[in-house]
Amino acid sequence: MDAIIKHPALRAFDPETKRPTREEAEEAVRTLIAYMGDDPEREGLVDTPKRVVNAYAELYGGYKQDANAILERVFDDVGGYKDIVLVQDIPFFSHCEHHMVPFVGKVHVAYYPSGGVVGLSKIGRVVDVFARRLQTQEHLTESIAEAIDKVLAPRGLAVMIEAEHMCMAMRGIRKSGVSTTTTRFTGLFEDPAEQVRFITLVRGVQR
Ligand SMILES: Nc1nc2c(ncn2[C@@H]2O[C@H](COP(=O)(O)OP(=O)(O)OP(=O)(O)O)[C@@H](O)[C@H]2O)c(=O)[nH]1
Ligand SMILES: [Zn+2]
Repeated sequence: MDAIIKHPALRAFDPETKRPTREEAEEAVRTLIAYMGDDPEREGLVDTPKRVVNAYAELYGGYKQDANAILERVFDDVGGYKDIVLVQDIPFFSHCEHHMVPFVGKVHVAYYPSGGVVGLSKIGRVVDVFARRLQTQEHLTESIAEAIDKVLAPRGLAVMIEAEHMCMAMRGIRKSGVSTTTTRFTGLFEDPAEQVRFITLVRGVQR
């Protein structure tokens, strides 16, 4: 089994010693199926615990990934380019930590390089590292911003997430089509005029 990278939010929890076995995880799925009122031994469900645990390995694969390692390759020769780099409409799928139900949407990231730039695909990879964990949209926004800020130290960074939470659409309040927006601005983007520029670029192309 791959090692789990300890998430700062886990604090006292040691993911390796506290981690149940795969058999225990499959048994937990069988328990939930029975709790819901279905028969975990019937033909259609007998392999479901195995599939669910496999799916979880993918959906929560971010616990085994390190954002710093993804971002460490910086390209310094950008021909003196110093203006905004905007990577927008990065799709993501995450699960809220309250209900373990999906929230889905798009991330927009912009930065003013201080020197080098990162490969464009790496921004999308960093989004997935954090999206594939349990957390809130606010925490996801902060985690993405913190990782990019730390490695790239840009003159300014903007992270914006627009998402729909299935825990509000499929259950509870049952309001679908509700969009939640979160933002994190650092450095040059603390200037409201820069925030307007960022949002104009994002919205201008989108709508
Ligand atoms: N701030 C924030 N809230 C979230 C996020 N995802 C889900 N929630 C909210 O978390 C709250 C949990 O509220 P609780 O009262 O503890 O749980 P609940 O009884 O299931 O709440 P309802 O969803 O209102 O039925 C709900 O209001 C959700 O809409 C998120 O990413 N950020
Ligand atoms: Zn939720």
